[in-house]
Amino acid sequence: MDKVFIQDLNVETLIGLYPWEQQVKQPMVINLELGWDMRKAAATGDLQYTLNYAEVVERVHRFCREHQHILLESFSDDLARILIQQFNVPWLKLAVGKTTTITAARQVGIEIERSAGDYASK
Ligand SMILES: Nc1nc2c(c(=O)[nH]1)N=C([C@H](O)[C@@H](O)CO)CN2
Repeated sequence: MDKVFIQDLNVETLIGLYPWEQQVKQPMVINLELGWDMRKAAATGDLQYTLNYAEVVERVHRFCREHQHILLESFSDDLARILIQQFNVPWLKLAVGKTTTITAARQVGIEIERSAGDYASK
């Protein structure tokens, strides 16, 4: 499958178990791979047939501004559902890393893969 990727997107959001984490936005790094059939865009040269990565980036930033989560797992599953449903993406891989939580590690985080069928009746 063809893929659009977004690497090392820097975002800030309210996330975490601890009270301080629910008061202060934390930096995170997001990596995304999004499945997309690019043949029509390639044949026509028309942006309307692409998965426009600029629009995806803007949607991710809006999600980070508008939502608060306890766990990375909840953040990731909610974001995956929104991207799959809003952009008609058949499949995605999403990795989310906290960059300041564990000082001995460059990043800690999780990675998920989801398909449109995972959210079909929700
Ligand atoms: N798998 C996870 N582990 C942890 C999470 C998480 O969201 N998913 N969160 C925390 C705390 O919020 C962390 O930021 C404090 O160190 C711990 N482990």
